[in-house]
Amino acid sequence: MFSVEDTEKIILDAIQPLTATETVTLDAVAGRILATPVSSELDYPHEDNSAMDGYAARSRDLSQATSDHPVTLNIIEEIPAGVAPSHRLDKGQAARIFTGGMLPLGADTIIMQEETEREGDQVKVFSAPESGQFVRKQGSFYQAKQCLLPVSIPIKAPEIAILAAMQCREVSVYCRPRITMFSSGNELVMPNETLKRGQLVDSNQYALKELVKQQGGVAIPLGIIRDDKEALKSAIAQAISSSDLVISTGGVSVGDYDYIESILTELGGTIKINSVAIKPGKPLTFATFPNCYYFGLPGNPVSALVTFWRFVAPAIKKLSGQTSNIEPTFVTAKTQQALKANGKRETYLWGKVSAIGGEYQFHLAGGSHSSGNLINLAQTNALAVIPVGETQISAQKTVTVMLIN
Ligand SMILES: Nc1nc2c(c(=O)[nH]1)N[C@H]1C(S)=C(S)[C@@H](COP(=O)(O)OP(=O)(O)OC[C@H]3O[C@@H](n4cnc5c(N)ncnc54)[C@H](O)[C@@H]3O)O[C@H]1N2
Ligand code: MOO
Ligand SMILES: [Mg+2]
Repeated sequence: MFSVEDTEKIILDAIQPLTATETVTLDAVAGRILATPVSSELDYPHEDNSAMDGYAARSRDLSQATSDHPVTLNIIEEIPAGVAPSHRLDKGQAARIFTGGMLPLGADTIIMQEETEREGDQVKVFSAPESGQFVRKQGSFYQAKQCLLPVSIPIKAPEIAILAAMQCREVSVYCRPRITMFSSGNELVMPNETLKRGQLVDSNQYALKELVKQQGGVAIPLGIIRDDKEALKSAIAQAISSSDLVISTGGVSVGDYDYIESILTELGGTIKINSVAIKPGKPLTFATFPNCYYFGLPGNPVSALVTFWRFVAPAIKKLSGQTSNIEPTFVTAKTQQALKANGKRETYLWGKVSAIGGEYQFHLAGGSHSSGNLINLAQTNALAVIPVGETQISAQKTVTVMLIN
Protein backbone atom coordinates (compact mmCIF):
# COMPACT_ATOMS: atom_id res chain seq x y z
CA MET A 1 0.00 0.00 0.00
CA PHE A 2 1.41 3.39 -1.03
CA SER A 3 1.18 6.56 1.04
CA VAL A 4 -0.88 9.41 -0.36
CA GLU A 5 2.29 11.41 -0.94
CA ASP A 6 4.04 8.60 -2.83
CA THR A 7 0.90 7.93 -4.85
CA GLU A 8 0.70 11.57 -5.93
CA LYS A 9 4.35 11.49 -6.95
CA ILE A 10 4.11 8.20 -8.85
CA ILE A 11 1.07 9.45 -10.76
CA LEU A 12 2.46 12.87 -11.60
CA ASP A 13 5.85 11.42 -12.58
CA ALA A 14 4.09 9.01 -14.95
CA ILE A 15 1.96 11.62 -16.69
CA GLN A 16 3.54 13.16 -19.79
CA PRO A 17 1.76 16.31 -20.99
CA LEU A 18 -0.01 16.10 -24.34
CA THR A 19 1.80 18.05 -27.04
CA ALA A 20 -0.86 18.54 -29.75
CA THR A 21 -1.95 22.15 -30.15
CA GLU A 22 -4.69 24.05 -31.95
CA THR A 23 -5.48 27.68 -32.64
CA VAL A 24 -8.59 29.12 -31.04
CA THR A 25 -10.27 32.50 -31.18
CA LEU A 26 -10.95 34.72 -28.20
CA ASP A 27 -14.52 33.44 -27.92
CA ALA A 28 -13.33 29.87 -27.43
CA VAL A 29 -10.24 30.37 -25.30
CA ALA A 30 -11.80 30.20 -21.80
CA GLY A 31 -10.37 27.35 -19.75
CA ARG A 32 -7.71 26.46 -22.30
CA ILE A 33 -3.97 26.17 -21.58
CA LEU A 34 -1.62 28.38 -23.60
CA ALA A 35 0.76 26.41 -25.80
CA THR A 36 2.97 29.34 -26.77
CA PRO A 37 3.75 32.59 -24.95
CA VAL A 38 1.69 35.53 -26.14
CA SER A 39 3.02 38.99 -26.94
CA SER A 40 1.41 42.01 -28.56
CA GLU A 41 2.47 44.68 -31.02
CA LEU A 42 0.73 47.28 -28.88
CA ASP A 43 1.96 49.24 -25.87
CA TYR A 44 -0.42 49.47 -22.94
CA PRO A 45 -1.59 52.16 -22.40
CA HIS A 46 -1.52 52.71 -26.15
CA GLU A 47 -0.80 56.44 -25.63
CA ASP A 48 -0.29 58.78 -22.67
CA ASN A 49 -3.77 59.33 -21.26
CA SER A 50 -5.57 60.87 -18.33
CA ALA A 51 -6.57 58.93 -15.21
CA MET A 52 -9.00 61.68 -14.12
CA ASP A 53 -11.67 64.04 -15.37
CA GLY A 54 -10.05 67.49 -15.26
CA TYR A 55 -7.49 69.54 -17.15
CA ALA A 56 -4.30 68.66 -18.99
CA ALA A 57 -1.59 71.25 -18.36
CA ARG A 58 2.15 71.96 -18.23
CA SER A 59 3.40 71.52 -14.67
CA ARG A 60 5.99 74.26 -15.11
CA ASP A 61 3.21 76.83 -15.73
CA LEU A 62 1.72 75.97 -12.35
CA SER A 63 4.76 75.81 -10.06
CA GLN A 64 3.69 78.97 -8.20
CA ALA A 65 0.00 78.04 -7.84
CA THR A 66 -1.35 78.10 -4.26
CA SER A 67 -4.81 78.33 -2.73
CA ASP A 68 -4.26 82.07 -2.11
CA HIS A 69 -2.64 82.74 -5.48
CA PRO A 70 -4.21 80.43 -8.05
CA VAL A 71 -2.84 80.38 -11.58
CA THR A 72 -5.32 80.89 -14.43
CA LEU A 73 -4.92 78.91 -17.67
CA ASN A 74 -6.68 79.36 -21.04
CA ILE A 75 -8.61 76.31 -22.20
CA ILE A 76 -7.86 75.66 -25.86
CA GLU A 77 -9.73 72.43 -26.53
CA GLU A 78 -11.75 69.58 -25.10
CA ILE A 79 -10.46 66.00 -25.26
CA PRO A 80 -12.98 63.26 -24.48
CA ALA A 81 -11.80 59.63 -24.45
CA GLY A 82 -11.48 58.28 -27.98
CA VAL A 83 -10.63 61.58 -29.70
CA ALA A 84 -7.06 62.51 -30.58
CA PRO A 85 -6.10 66.08 -29.50
CA SER A 86 -5.58 68.55 -32.30
CA HIS A 87 -3.47 71.21 -30.58
CA ARG A 88 -0.21 71.44 -28.74
CA LEU A 89 -0.32 73.19 -25.33
CA ASP A 90 1.74 76.35 -25.18
CA LYS A 91 2.64 78.44 -22.15
CA GLY A 92 -0.40 79.29 -20.03
CA GLN A 93 -2.71 76.89 -21.83
CA ALA A 94 -4.77 73.90 -20.67
CA ALA A 95 -7.08 71.38 -22.31
CA ARG A 96 -10.31 70.12 -20.80
CA ILE A 97 -9.83 66.36 -20.58
CA PHE A 98 -11.81 63.33 -19.43
CA THR A 99 -10.72 59.98 -17.98
CA GLY A 100 -9.06 57.99 -20.75
CA GLY A 101 -8.60 61.06 -22.94
CA MET A 102 -5.25 61.30 -24.79
CA LEU A 103 -2.77 63.82 -23.43
CA PRO A 104 -2.11 66.68 -25.88
CA LEU A 105 1.48 67.37 -26.88
CA GLY A 106 3.14 69.74 -24.42
CA ALA A 107 1.04 68.57 -21.46
CA ASP A 108 2.75 66.60 -18.70
CA THR A 109 0.21 66.69 -15.87
CA ILE A 110 -3.49 66.39 -15.08
CA ILE A 111 -5.34 68.49 -12.51
CA MET A 112 -8.48 66.92 -11.08
CA GLN A 113 -11.62 68.86 -11.83
CA GLU A 114 -12.45 69.10 -8.08
CA GLU A 115 -9.27 71.11 -7.49
CA THR A 116 -10.04 73.79 -10.04
CA GLU A 117 -12.53 76.55 -10.68
CA ARG A 118 -13.88 77.02 -14.19
CA GLU A 119 -14.64 80.51 -15.53
CA GLY A 120 -15.76 80.39 -19.16
CA ASP A 121 -12.76 79.52 -21.31
CA GLN A 122 -10.43 79.73 -18.35
CA VAL A 123 -9.63 77.53 -15.38
CA LYS A 124 -8.07 78.48 -12.03
CA VAL A 125 -5.64 76.02 -10.50
CA PHE A 126 -5.00 76.21 -6.72
CA SER A 127 -1.97 74.04 -6.20
CA ALA A 128 1.21 73.09 -8.02
CA PRO A 129 0.88 69.63 -9.60
CA GLU A 130 3.78 67.25 -10.00
CA SER A 131 4.84 66.41 -13.52
CA GLY A 132 3.23 63.08 -14.46
CA GLN A 133 0.40 63.39 -11.93
CA PHE A 134 -2.66 61.34 -13.04
CA VAL A 135 -0.96 60.57 -16.34
CA ARG A 136 -1.06 56.92 -17.48
CA LYS A 137 2.10 56.83 -19.59
CA GLN A 138 2.21 54.96 -22.87
CA GLY A 139 3.73 51.52 -22.34
CA SER A 140 3.98 51.94 -18.58
CA PHE A 141 1.82 48.84 -17.94
CA TYR A 142 3.14 46.78 -20.87
CA GLN A 143 5.68 47.40 -23.61
CA ALA A 144 5.05 46.01 -27.09
CA LYS A 145 6.78 42.69 -27.93
CA GLN A 146 7.46 41.80 -24.27
CA CYS A 147 5.92 38.58 -22.91
CA LEU A 148 2.28 39.33 -22.19
CA LEU A 149 1.16 35.85 -21.05
CA PRO A 150 3.54 32.93 -20.47
CA VAL A 151 3.12 29.42 -21.87
CA SER A 152 1.24 26.73 -19.90
CA ILE A 153 -1.16 28.97 -17.99
CA PRO A 154 -4.91 28.39 -17.89
CA ILE A 155 -6.92 31.15 -19.52
CA LYS A 156 -9.57 32.67 -17.26
CA ALA A 157 -11.52 35.93 -17.30
CA PRO A 158 -8.55 38.28 -16.58
CA GLU A 159 -6.42 36.65 -19.28
CA ILE A 160 -9.30 36.82 -21.77
CA ALA A 161 -9.62 40.55 -21.02
CA ILE A 162 -5.87 40.99 -21.54
CA LEU A 163 -5.91 39.12 -24.87
CA ALA A 164 -8.88 41.19 -26.03
CA ALA A 165 -7.32 44.49 -24.94
CA MET A 166 -4.11 43.67 -26.78
CA GLN A 167 -5.87 42.48 -29.95
CA CYS A 168 -4.54 38.94 -29.65
CA ARG A 169 -7.54 37.51 -31.45
CA GLU A 170 -6.18 34.00 -31.94
CA VAL A 171 -3.92 32.00 -29.66
CA SER A 172 -2.30 28.60 -29.69
CA VAL A 173 -3.54 26.26 -26.94
CA TYR A 174 -3.00 22.61 -26.08
CA CYS A 175 -5.70 20.25 -27.33
CA ARG A 176 -8.00 19.16 -24.54
CA PRO A 177 -7.40 15.64 -23.25
CA ARG A 178 -10.09 13.14 -24.32
CA ILE A 179 -11.28 11.46 -21.16
CA THR A 180 -13.52 8.41 -21.38
CA MET A 181 -15.48 7.34 -18.31
CA PHE A 182 -17.78 4.52 -17.38
CA SER A 183 -19.33 2.96 -14.32
CA SER A 184 -19.07 -0.77 -13.68
CA GLY A 185 -21.60 -2.73 -11.69
CA ASN A 186 -24.51 -5.13 -12.22
CA GLU A 187 -26.49 -3.25 -9.58
CA LEU A 188 -26.38 0.07 -11.43
CA VAL A 189 -29.24 1.68 -13.35
CA MET A 190 -29.77 5.08 -14.95
CA PRO A 191 -31.61 7.82 -13.03
CA ASN A 192 -34.69 7.44 -15.24
CA GLU A 193 -35.01 3.66 -14.79
CA THR A 194 -37.37 1.99 -12.35
CA LEU A 195 -35.34 0.68 -9.43
CA LYS A 196 -35.69 -3.03 -8.69
CA ARG A 197 -34.83 -4.35 -5.23
CA GLY A 198 -31.09 -4.23 -4.64
CA GLN A 199 -30.38 -1.83 -7.48
CA LEU A 200 -28.70 1.54 -7.20
CA VAL A 201 -28.55 4.56 -9.49
CA ASP A 202 -25.18 5.27 -11.11
CA SER A 203 -24.35 8.63 -9.54
CA ASN A 204 -20.58 8.47 -10.06
CA GLN A 205 -20.66 9.04 -13.78
CA TYR A 206 -22.68 12.24 -13.42
CA ALA A 207 -20.24 13.69 -10.91
CA LEU A 208 -17.20 12.62 -12.93
CA LYS A 209 -18.50 14.05 -16.17
CA GLU A 210 -18.86 17.43 -14.49
CA LEU A 211 -15.47 17.22 -12.77
CA VAL A 212 -13.72 16.29 -16.02
CA LYS A 213 -15.33 19.26 -17.76
CA GLN A 214 -14.28 21.56 -14.91
CA GLN A 215 -10.70 20.39 -15.42
CA GLY A 216 -10.88 21.23 -19.12
CA GLY A 217 -11.12 17.66 -20.43
CA VAL A 218 -13.44 16.42 -23.17
CA ALA A 219 -15.74 14.01 -21.31
CA ILE A 220 -16.71 10.87 -23.25
CA PRO A 221 -19.19 8.94 -21.08
CA LEU A 222 -19.77 5.29 -21.98
CA GLY A 223 -22.54 4.69 -19.45
CA ILE A 224 -22.83 1.59 -17.29
CA ILE A 225 -20.89 -1.58 -18.11
CA ARG A 226 -22.01 -4.86 -16.52
CA ASP A 227 -19.66 -6.86 -14.28
CA ASP A 228 -18.98 -9.19 -17.17
CA LYS A 229 -15.30 -9.67 -17.79
CA GLU A 230 -15.51 -9.84 -21.57
CA ALA A 231 -17.85 -6.85 -21.83
CA LEU A 232 -15.60 -4.86 -19.53
CA LYS A 233 -12.48 -5.92 -21.36
CA SER A 234 -13.73 -4.88 -24.76
CA ALA A 235 -15.05 -1.55 -23.41
CA ILE A 236 -11.71 -0.82 -21.75
CA ALA A 237 -9.72 -1.87 -24.83
CA GLN A 238 -11.82 0.45 -26.97
CA ALA A 239 -11.55 3.29 -24.43
CA ILE A 240 -7.76 3.13 -24.08
CA SER A 241 -7.27 3.07 -27.84
CA SER A 242 -9.42 6.17 -28.38
CA SER A 243 -8.68 8.41 -25.38
CA ASP A 244 -5.85 10.05 -23.50
CA LEU A 245 -7.20 9.00 -20.13
CA VAL A 246 -9.86 6.59 -18.92
CA ILE A 247 -11.68 6.79 -15.59
CA SER A 248 -13.85 3.94 -14.36
CA THR A 249 -15.54 3.51 -11.02
CA GLY A 250 -16.11 0.27 -9.18
CA GLY A 251 -14.60 -3.17 -9.46
CA VAL A 252 -11.18 -2.38 -7.99
CA SER A 253 -11.41 -4.09 -4.61
CA VAL A 254 -11.05 -7.79 -3.78
CA GLY A 255 -14.59 -9.02 -4.56
CA ASP A 256 -15.34 -11.76 -7.08
CA TYR A 257 -16.71 -9.22 -9.54
CA ASP A 258 -13.83 -6.77 -9.14
CA TYR A 259 -12.22 -7.35 -12.54
CA ILE A 260 -10.59 -4.03 -13.41
CA GLU A 261 -7.01 -4.69 -12.35
CA SER A 262 -6.79 -8.10 -14.01
CA ILE A 263 -8.23 -6.71 -17.24
CA LEU A 264 -5.74 -3.85 -17.26
CA THR A 265 -2.91 -6.34 -16.86
CA GLU A 266 -4.27 -8.61 -19.60
CA LEU A 267 -4.48 -5.62 -21.93
CA GLY A 268 -0.80 -4.88 -21.38
CA GLY A 269 -1.13 -2.03 -18.91
CA THR A 270 1.45 -1.35 -16.24
CA ILE A 271 -0.21 -1.22 -12.83
CA LYS A 272 1.55 1.55 -10.95
CA ILE A 273 -0.83 1.77 -7.99
CA ASN A 274 -3.50 -0.58 -6.69
CA SER A 275 -3.79 0.30 -3.04
CA VAL A 276 -3.35 3.61 -1.22
CA ALA A 277 -3.34 4.48 2.47
CA ILE A 278 -6.24 6.88 2.05
CA LYS A 279 -9.74 6.80 3.52
CA PRO A 280 -11.93 6.84 1.59
CA GLY A 281 -10.36 5.46 -1.56
CA LYS A 282 -8.05 2.60 -0.56
CA PRO A 283 -8.34 0.43 -3.69
CA LEU A 284 -7.52 3.26 -6.14
CA THR A 285 -5.89 1.74 -9.21
CA PHE A 286 -3.66 3.62 -11.64
CA ALA A 287 -2.18 2.06 -14.76
CA THR A 288 -0.30 3.31 -17.78
CA PHE A 289 -0.55 2.25 -21.41
CA PRO A 290 1.70 3.52 -24.22
CA ASN A 291 -0.78 6.25 -25.23
CA CYS A 292 -3.25 6.34 -22.37
CA TYR A 293 -3.53 6.52 -18.59
CA TYR A 294 -6.12 4.63 -16.59
CA PHE A 295 -7.68 5.50 -13.24
CA GLY A 296 -9.82 2.77 -11.68
CA LEU A 297 -11.59 4.67 -8.92
CA PRO A 298 -13.36 2.83 -6.12
CA GLY A 299 -17.12 2.46 -6.61
CA ASN A 300 -18.26 4.01 -3.35
CA PRO A 301 -19.52 7.46 -4.32
CA VAL A 302 -17.44 9.46 -1.85
CA SER A 303 -14.33 7.36 -2.55
CA ALA A 304 -14.71 8.10 -6.26
CA LEU A 305 -14.95 11.84 -5.65
CA VAL A 306 -12.20 12.09 -3.04
CA THR A 307 -9.74 10.15 -5.20
CA PHE A 308 -10.68 12.30 -8.18
CA TRP A 309 -10.03 15.53 -6.27
CA ARG A 310 -6.84 14.25 -4.68
CA PHE A 311 -5.20 12.42 -7.61
CA VAL A 312 -7.09 12.64 -10.89
CA ALA A 313 -7.59 16.42 -11.06
CA PRO A 314 -3.82 17.11 -10.75
CA ALA A 315 -3.13 14.40 -13.34
CA ILE A 316 -5.54 16.03 -15.81
CA LYS A 317 -3.95 19.42 -15.20
CA LYS A 318 -0.50 18.04 -15.96
CA LEU A 319 -1.75 16.08 -18.97
CA SER A 320 -3.35 19.29 -20.29
CA GLY A 321 -0.04 21.13 -20.35
CA GLN A 322 -0.38 23.13 -17.15
CA THR A 323 2.93 23.37 -15.29
CA SER A 324 2.08 25.24 -12.10
CA ASN A 325 -0.72 25.09 -9.52
CA ILE A 326 -1.21 21.43 -10.34
CA GLU A 327 -1.49 20.07 -6.81
CA PRO A 328 -4.60 20.68 -4.71
CA THR A 329 -4.70 23.76 -2.49
CA PHE A 330 -4.31 23.11 1.23
CA VAL A 331 -4.97 25.65 3.99
CA THR A 332 -4.70 25.49 7.75
CA ALA A 333 -8.05 25.81 9.51
CA LYS A 334 -9.42 25.61 13.04
CA THR A 335 -11.85 22.72 13.21
CA GLN A 336 -15.16 23.52 14.89
CA GLN A 337 -15.86 19.87 15.69
CA ALA A 338 -13.66 17.04 16.90
CA LEU A 339 -12.38 14.95 13.96
CA LYS A 340 -11.85 11.21 14.28
CA ALA A 341 -9.84 8.75 12.20
CA ASN A 342 -8.53 5.19 12.50
CA GLY A 343 -4.90 6.31 12.35
CA LYS A 344 -4.01 3.75 9.67
CA ARG A 345 -4.90 5.63 6.50
CA GLU A 346 -4.74 9.35 5.72
CA THR A 347 -8.36 10.25 6.36
CA TYR A 348 -10.37 12.84 4.44
CA LEU A 349 -13.50 14.19 6.17
CA TRP A 350 -15.79 16.47 4.21
CA GLY A 351 -17.20 19.79 5.33
CA LYS A 352 -17.14 23.48 4.77
CA VAL A 353 -14.32 25.93 5.24
CA SER A 354 -14.94 29.64 5.69
CA ALA A 355 -12.70 32.59 6.46
CA ILE A 356 -13.89 34.18 9.69
CA GLY A 357 -12.05 36.93 11.61
CA GLY A 358 -8.80 36.41 9.72
CA GLU A 359 -8.69 32.62 10.10
CA TYR A 360 -10.09 29.63 8.29
CA GLN A 361 -12.67 27.61 10.18
CA PHE A 362 -13.63 24.06 9.22
CA HIS A 363 -17.17 22.81 9.86
CA LEU A 364 -17.51 19.05 9.58
CA ALA A 365 -20.52 17.94 7.55
CA GLY A 366 -23.15 16.44 9.86
CA GLY A 367 -24.27 12.84 9.42
CA SER A 368 -22.34 9.75 8.46
CA HIS A 369 -18.85 9.95 6.99
CA SER A 370 -19.25 6.57 5.33
CA SER A 371 -17.76 6.37 1.84
CA GLY A 372 -21.17 5.10 0.75
CA ASN A 373 -22.94 8.27 1.90
CA LEU A 374 -22.91 10.98 -0.73
CA ILE A 375 -25.91 12.84 0.71
CA ASN A 376 -23.99 15.03 3.16
CA LEU A 377 -21.44 16.03 0.50
CA ALA A 378 -23.94 18.68 -0.62
CA GLN A 379 -22.58 22.21 -0.29
CA THR A 380 -19.21 21.09 1.04
CA ASN A 381 -16.09 22.85 -0.22
CA ALA A 382 -13.25 21.21 1.68
CA LEU A 383 -11.79 17.99 3.03
CA ALA A 384 -10.07 17.95 6.43
CA VAL A 385 -6.96 15.76 6.26
CA ILE A 386 -6.08 13.63 9.29
CA PRO A 387 -2.58 12.20 8.93
CA VAL A 388 -1.66 8.56 9.41
CA GLY A 389 -0.95 7.94 13.10
CA GLU A 390 -3.51 10.44 14.39
CA THR A 391 -6.87 9.26 15.64
CA GLN A 392 -8.38 12.51 16.88
CA ILE A 393 -8.12 16.24 16.32
CA SER A 394 -9.99 18.08 19.09
CA ALA A 395 -12.39 20.91 18.36
CA GLN A 396 -10.65 24.31 18.07
CA LYS A 397 -7.34 22.69 17.08
CA THR A 398 -5.80 23.32 13.69
CA VAL A 399 -6.17 20.87 10.83
CA THR A 400 -4.94 20.84 7.24
CA VAL A 401 -7.83 21.29 4.86
CA MET A 402 -7.88 20.61 1.11
CA LEU A 403 -10.09 22.93 -0.94
CA ILE A 404 -12.30 21.07 -3.38
CA ASN A 405 -13.94 23.84 -5.39
N1 LIG B 1 -13.06 -7.56 1.78
C1 LIG B 1 -12.88 -6.29 1.43
N2 LIG B 1 -13.92 -5.62 0.95
C2 LIG B 1 -13.75 -4.33 0.60
C3 LIG B 1 -12.51 -3.71 0.78
C4 LIG B 1 -11.43 -4.47 1.27
O1 LIG B 1 -10.31 -3.97 1.44
N3 LIG B 1 -11.67 -5.76 1.57
N4 LIG B 1 -12.39 -2.38 0.46
C5 LIG B 1 -13.59 -1.60 0.60
C6 LIG B 1 -13.33 -0.27 0.13
S1 LIG B 1 -12.34 0.68 1.10
C7 LIG B 1 -13.91 0.23 -0.98
S2 LIG B 1 -13.65 1.86 -1.38
C8 LIG B 1 -14.76 -0.58 -1.85
C9 LIG B 1 -14.35 -0.42 -3.30
O2 LIG B 1 -15.14 -1.22 -4.06
P1 LIG B 1 -15.02 -1.37 -5.63
O3 LIG B 1 -14.22 -0.31 -6.21
O4 LIG B 1 -14.66 -2.75 -5.92
O5 LIG B 1 -16.49 -1.03 -6.09
P2 LIG B 1 -17.75 -1.93 -6.17
O6 LIG B 1 -17.54 -3.18 -5.39
O7 LIG B 1 -18.14 -2.08 -7.56
O8 LIG B 1 -18.80 -1.04 -5.42
C10 LIG B 1 -18.60 -0.58 -4.11
C11 LIG B 1 -19.83 0.18 -3.66
O9 LIG B 1 -20.03 1.31 -4.45
C12 LIG B 1 -21.29 1.31 -5.11
N5 LIG B 1 -21.16 1.82 -6.45
C13 LIG B 1 -20.41 1.28 -7.40
N6 LIG B 1 -20.49 2.01 -8.54
C14 LIG B 1 -21.31 3.03 -8.28
C15 LIG B 1 -21.79 4.12 -9.06
N7 LIG B 1 -21.40 4.27 -10.34
N8 LIG B 1 -22.60 5.02 -8.50
C16 LIG B 1 -22.97 4.85 -7.20
N9 LIG B 1 -22.54 3.84 -6.40
C17 LIG B 1 -21.74 2.93 -6.94
C18 LIG B 1 -21.64 -0.15 -5.11
O10 LIG B 1 -23.00 -0.38 -5.24
C19 LIG B 1 -21.09 -0.62 -3.79
O11 LIG B 1 -21.96 -0.30 -2.73
O12 LIG B 1 -14.67 -1.92 -1.52
C20 LIG B 1 -14.78 -2.22 -0.12
N10 LIG B 1 -14.81 -3.62 0.07
O1 MOO C 1 -11.39 3.27 1.19
MO1 MOO C 1 -13.16 2.87 0.95
O2 MOO C 1 -13.20 4.18 -0.09
O3 MOO C 1 -13.40 3.54 2.57
O4 MOO C 1 -14.98 2.70 1.13
MG1 LIG D 1 -15.98 -4.40 -5.22
